[in-house]
Amino acid sequence: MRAVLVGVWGRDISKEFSKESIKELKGLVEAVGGKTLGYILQKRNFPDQKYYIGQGKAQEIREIVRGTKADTVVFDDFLTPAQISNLEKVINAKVLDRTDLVLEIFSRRAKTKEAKLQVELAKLMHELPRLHGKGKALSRLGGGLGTRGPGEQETEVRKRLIKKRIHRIKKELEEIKKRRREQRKRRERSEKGERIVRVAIVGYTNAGKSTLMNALTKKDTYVANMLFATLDTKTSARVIYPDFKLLFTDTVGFIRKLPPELIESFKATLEEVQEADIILHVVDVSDEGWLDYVSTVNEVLKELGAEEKPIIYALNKADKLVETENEMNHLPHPAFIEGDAVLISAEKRWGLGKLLDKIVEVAKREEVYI
Ligand SMILES: Nc1nc2c(ncn2[C@@H]2O[C@H](COP(=O)(O)OP(=O)(O)OP(=O)(O)O)[C@@H](O)[C@H]2O)c(=O)[nH]1
Ligand SMILES: [Mg+2]
Repeated sequence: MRAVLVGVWGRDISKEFSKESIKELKGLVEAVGGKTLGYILQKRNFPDQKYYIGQGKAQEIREIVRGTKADTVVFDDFLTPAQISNLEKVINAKVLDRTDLVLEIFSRRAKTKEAKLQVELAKLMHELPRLHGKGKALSRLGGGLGTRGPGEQETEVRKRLIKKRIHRIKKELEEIKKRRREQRKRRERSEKGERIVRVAIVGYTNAGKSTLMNALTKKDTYVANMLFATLDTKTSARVIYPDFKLLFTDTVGFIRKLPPELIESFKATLEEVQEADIILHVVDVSDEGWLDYVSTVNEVLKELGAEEKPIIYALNKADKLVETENEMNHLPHPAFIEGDAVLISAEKRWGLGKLLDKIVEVAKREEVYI
């Protein structure tokens, strides 16, 4: 994929924010093995119904596509099926939106049966409202583009098949969920005599959640410098004090403008977040946009109904800001973070003792243990 990216700013979105978002979109393009040739930002207070951007701008993009030999134009937002199809006509290249990319990444990364089912469900939910007689919505990244859409009758058949499949997947997921719940109960019951604190590690994608999980529990969860390396939640344990046991869970990363279908699908996986006693929110403080990431993650936590739980911020990758652990310890507490926060470097294993102390302190203070 040779892509040109398009973003919009104006009204509620600052130019800086929009640029940050485009930078991330570039990461998403790379995650599906594509290359970004350049990007275009347009100032617009409201999206155009027909083209999302202005029609003049769309024609300009067509020239850029021709000049750079791009084959794809990626919009940094959700587009309607009509907008996509109108844009493709004007621009004369494949048009994708953020949802298409994220769904594609998820479907490539899903490893376990559950994750695979969840991604399939999200894809089908995404596809269903987009099926029209003349639609060409199927596997938009799969090369089948430009082919003529199915007829009215085929569409109806396809719709019925999708609904049936959705029903089936939901049932299967429900069974997996039930089994997991029972396993969890058994696991927790066997920990008699100790107070257990369930800690869910959450955060923006690539923040270092799995690295921290490994550092804390000496397990080896997959770590990689790419978006959405982890798609399955895994629990691991570590004993801290004789009468305290911390159970850590690694989770799938969050991202801004997460397709709603995915939130829906991954809610089940994120059930561990809903059941956690403490949320450990990992933040990459070496990234300029980290405060925006924090609010994005907190919004998703709200979606999951977990915003009332005690949150501890693990301000990670401090090794990119200072040279030594000692220097890190002399950094001021970031005033804009209200509440419990600890500076760490998961990779260098700095500050992990303090972080564990903090978890126990919060658990005692909030009396959140079983
Ligand atoms: N310099 C530095 N790099 C880190 C640190 N922690 C993690 N990383 C790097 O950040 C990248 C992402 O780490 P992961 O642990 O996979 O991040 P994650 O939050 O689990 O990411 P997803 O599963 O993709 O959401 C990897 O390249 C890590 O090596 C740290 O403390 N310092
Ligand atoms: Mg991970």
